[in-house]
Amino acid sequence: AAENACRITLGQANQVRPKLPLLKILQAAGAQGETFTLKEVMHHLGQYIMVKQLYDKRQQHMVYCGGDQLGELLGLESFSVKDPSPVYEMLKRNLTSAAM
Ligand SMILES: C[C@@H](c1ccc(Cl)cc1)n1cnc(-c2ccccc2)c1-c1c(C(=O)NCCN2CCN(C3CCCCC3)CC2)[nH]c2cc(Cl)ccc12
Repeated sequence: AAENACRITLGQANQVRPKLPLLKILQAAGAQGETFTLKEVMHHLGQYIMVKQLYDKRQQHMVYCGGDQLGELLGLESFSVKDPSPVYEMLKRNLTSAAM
């Protein structure tokens, strides 16, 4: 019925489509498909940092991404997970809405 159609539409509304360089990073972390929710993008990026051991073992909030594709996308050598703003800036540049 109409409310189901509405729910399906809303379900699709919050999907985003990563541009190719970001999609490759998400896929390296095990992501399947080409559209994700923002929460899924963040989860896969976290997994990527873990799998590639980009975080400092002693100061675990520090991510050293210089020399990695992630650093290329962020335009940074390192960042702290305590300041997400550079990551959100990068996502603005590398995500398009999948709803269109
Ligand atoms: C709050 C959240 C966050 C999420 C987004 C942002 Cl822009 C900042 C911060 N967060 C807090 N620490 C981390 C983190 C730290 C080191 C290594 C990996 C992840 C994360 C990140 C997650 C995540 O999905 N986090 C789930 C729980 N994390 C706790 C930390 N855990 C590890 C910490 C290092 C030692 C092993 C456990 C992994 C699961 N996704 C991210 C993606 C990026 Cl681009 C950057 C950081 C994260």
